[in-house]
Amino acid sequence: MSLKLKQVVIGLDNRQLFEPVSLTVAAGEVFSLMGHSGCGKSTLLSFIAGTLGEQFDVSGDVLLDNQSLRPEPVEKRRVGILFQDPLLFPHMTVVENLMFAAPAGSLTEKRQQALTSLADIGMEHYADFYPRQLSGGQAARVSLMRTLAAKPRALLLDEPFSKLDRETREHFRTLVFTTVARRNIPAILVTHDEDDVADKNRVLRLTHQTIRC
Ligand SMILES: Nc1ncnc2c1ncn2[C@@H]1O[C@H](COP(=O)(O)OP(=O)(O)OP(=O)(O)O)[C@@H](O)[C@H]1O
Repeated sequence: MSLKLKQVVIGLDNRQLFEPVSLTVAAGEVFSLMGHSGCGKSTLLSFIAGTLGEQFDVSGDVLLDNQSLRPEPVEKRRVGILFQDPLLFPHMTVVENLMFAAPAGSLTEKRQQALTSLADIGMEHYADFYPRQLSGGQAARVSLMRTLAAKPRALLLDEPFSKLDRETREHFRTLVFTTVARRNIPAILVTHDEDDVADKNRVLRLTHQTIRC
């Protein structure tokens, strides 16, 4: 399973955000996307996920396993996203959050899968905690597991490490990178920090494009 962008151009208010982007991310790889604020990194991830607003003009294509995602609605793309802030429902316990994200199975199966994934991250004793009772690093780990519970075919990481302190950040980064490799799915990481880059040879620096479309 590889993720490909082919000559992607995104325009807003008659201005092109960045130079055309073409890249291929292999299964199990974390490809990094950098560039200064406002150059369109999050917008590019929204395009891949299928959540881009109608105010943007787009050309080019995004392919997963050589099939275009553009005709597919968000829910059919099965592209997972992690943001700076963990996305957990505050009124649900940790285990309920994970069960809610699972696409299929009986309640017993979903609960068992959720507990197994909590054990994978050393958090089996936190199943009945609420998100507000977790530390930042714990919430980040549960959020990763929640995203993975939906069995995504690709993962988009929009600065998921930026709000964590240094030690937690390194720990969580390692967890994300090993998880992507183990699940063998392609991942794109948006970051402002060179330390987050998984492979220094696999980075694209988006450059501002001031040309009028
Ligand atoms: N929903 C929106 N409606 C209109 N304009 C938007 C919207 N989202 C983003 N933009 C604009 O699109 C451009 C790219 O924004 P984007 O958030 O993708 O940049 P970024 O590179 O991710 O920035 P940062 O590093 O600060 O997160 C900016 O000019 C921004 O103002």
